[in-house]
Amino acid sequence: MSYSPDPSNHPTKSHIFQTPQQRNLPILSSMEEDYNRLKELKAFDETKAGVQGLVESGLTKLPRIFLRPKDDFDHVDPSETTTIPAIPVIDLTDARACAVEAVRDASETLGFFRVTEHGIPREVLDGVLEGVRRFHEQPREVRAEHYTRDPTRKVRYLSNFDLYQSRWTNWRDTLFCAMAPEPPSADELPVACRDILMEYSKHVGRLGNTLIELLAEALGLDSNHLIDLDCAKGHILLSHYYPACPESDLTLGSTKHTDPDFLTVLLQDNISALQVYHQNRWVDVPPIPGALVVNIGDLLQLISNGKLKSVEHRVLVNPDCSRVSVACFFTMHLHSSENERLYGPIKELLSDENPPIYRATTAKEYQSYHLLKGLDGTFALDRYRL
Ligand SMILES: O=C(O)CCC(=O)C(=O)O
Ligand SMILES: [Fe+2]
Repeated sequence: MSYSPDPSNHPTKSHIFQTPQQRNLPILSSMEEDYNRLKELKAFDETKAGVQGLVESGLTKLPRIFLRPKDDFDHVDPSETTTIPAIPVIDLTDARACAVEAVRDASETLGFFRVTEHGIPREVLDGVLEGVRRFHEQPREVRAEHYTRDPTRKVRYLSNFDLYQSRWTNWRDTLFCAMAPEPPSADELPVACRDILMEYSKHVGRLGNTLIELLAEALGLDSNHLIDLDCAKGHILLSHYYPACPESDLTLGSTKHTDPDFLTVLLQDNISALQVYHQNRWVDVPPIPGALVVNIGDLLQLISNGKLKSVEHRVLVNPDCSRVSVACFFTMHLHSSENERLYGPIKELLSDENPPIYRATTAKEYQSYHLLKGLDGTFALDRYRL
């Protein structure tokens, strides 16, 4: 099925902040508007070819579903005098005490850091990025075989997990693979990247354990404490593809959000597009060849009783080139049988001066809520505040 957005729906760039009256468009009731949007979303979804499918069909203007509404633009005050911090780089072969301190500093403030000397060979990192690109750039009918929104499936290719909930659509397609603790069978994984995803999963799983141990020590706990809570037991690989975007200033690759997991390890190619929100500023996270980006997820913020910070981030798109990234979410698959464990603030971290600020939840409940809510710019963890 081909997708042809209604060109009359497409405002020119200078028009996006205008009302329908100013734009000379028929004034629709909100129900009619919603209906048209739903129709366009369905037509897009049914192509099973993602945003890349639109680009392949030669699209030069953004369909209306991708337009970022005016009220989504963040207030960033250019006159602010705070210096923009660089995202720290931590060498994991440094002395343990130095690494723990650096991890603590970064996790309590920016919520993001980068790691080098992490033990994953460069050929594996390059191989994953190539494999993921191969998947997203192969003939559309081959990748369409994997396209599904069935949340029980361990492997699924789709564009925008929250396509039907969000106010606007991100310029991004994703191959979702729940790899641990129960990996999918080899034939569920797409041929284009099967072997390399399985190999990367083993390496990144080990790195996740190391990082979770460092974070436990950073919290002043025994190094096994978070491992024993199964924080690094499960992981999901989200292999993203951000096609080159003809009108890159009218949309985003990802709306600002925090991650609904314990921890994320992100492999990005050489295009700088990821930004972290810090003190009313967007801070770039430029790629360093061979390094990985690490960020604290909502569930670690919850169990550390707010000490470790899950910080908002977003992804820009590029007019000239596509970008590939692979986010490894340390958490259980929503439909894993091991997803019922209750997580609340860790008792050893609490005191009279530091009472619990969050109520306990299961990873399953938290992820279901995140899935339902979608990337709407609000902080899911606020719902769990006491
Ligand atoms: O692609 C990126 O740089 C970030 C992806 C991300 O934030 C996510 O998967 O949650
Ligand atoms: Fe994220």
